[in-house]
Amino acid sequence: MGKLVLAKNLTLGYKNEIVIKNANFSINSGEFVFLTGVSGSGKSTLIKSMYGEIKPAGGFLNIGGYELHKIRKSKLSELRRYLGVVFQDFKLIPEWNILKNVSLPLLIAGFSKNEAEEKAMHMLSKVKLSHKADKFPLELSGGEQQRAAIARAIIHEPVMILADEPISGLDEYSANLVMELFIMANKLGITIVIASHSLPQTFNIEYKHIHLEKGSVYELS
Ligand SMILES: Nc1ncnc2c1ncn2[C@@H]1O[C@H](COP(=O)(O)OP(=O)(O)OP(=O)(O)O)[C@@H](O)[C@H]1O
Repeated sequence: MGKLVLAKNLTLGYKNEIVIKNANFSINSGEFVFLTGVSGSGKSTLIKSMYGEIKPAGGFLNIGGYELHKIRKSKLSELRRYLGVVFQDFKLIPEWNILKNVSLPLLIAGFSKNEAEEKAMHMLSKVKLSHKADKFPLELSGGEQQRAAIARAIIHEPVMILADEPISGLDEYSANLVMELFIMANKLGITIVIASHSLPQTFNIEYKHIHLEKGSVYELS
């Protein structure tokens, strides 16, 4: 397995605060990764740096050949097409129905509206939301919105999915569905990175554990 993510002496932070200092870690292509740490340890910050929302304050971050410490905007949009991102607050477009929201990555990739919507309907059936296709995000429960957000992140079969606390706050039914989807995506060869306060209690597939504590990043397994 080749390295998909390589961080060397990576330092991340905001104007007045360094959150992660001199981190060294790597993620292989096809790996399933849990990124753990207490609230405020920098999980979201690290995820944000991996899709280029924040630029490293120091060090080196390479994702699939893209050097995020010095990437240009045009290259960043190219990289983002290879990524699927699941945000803590879903980030579904409120004015669009669920079908259109889930179709979006395919429309960006150049599929026709009909093709994109056909595939989106298929994806919605996998997350048990076919009956909500014409509803708007705010007409769905939190768990349903999260399932739609995950359908959107997976639909274009990205190289890697970055998910920030994708199951916190979900009921058992939605949480199980979401984890099954990530496992299904991983079996297709998609690298999965899930930020979470803790490791799941039961999880039957092999995974890498990266832990964040007091500004340091530890590769535990
Ligand atoms: N936009 C921002 N501007 C300034 N500081 C920020 C910003 N976002 C996060 N921080 C700070 O960075 C630190 C790490 O926050 P981050 O959200 O990455 O942690 P987290 O591990 O994801 O926490 P949680 O589990 O609560 O989501 C915190 O101290 C936070 O105050």
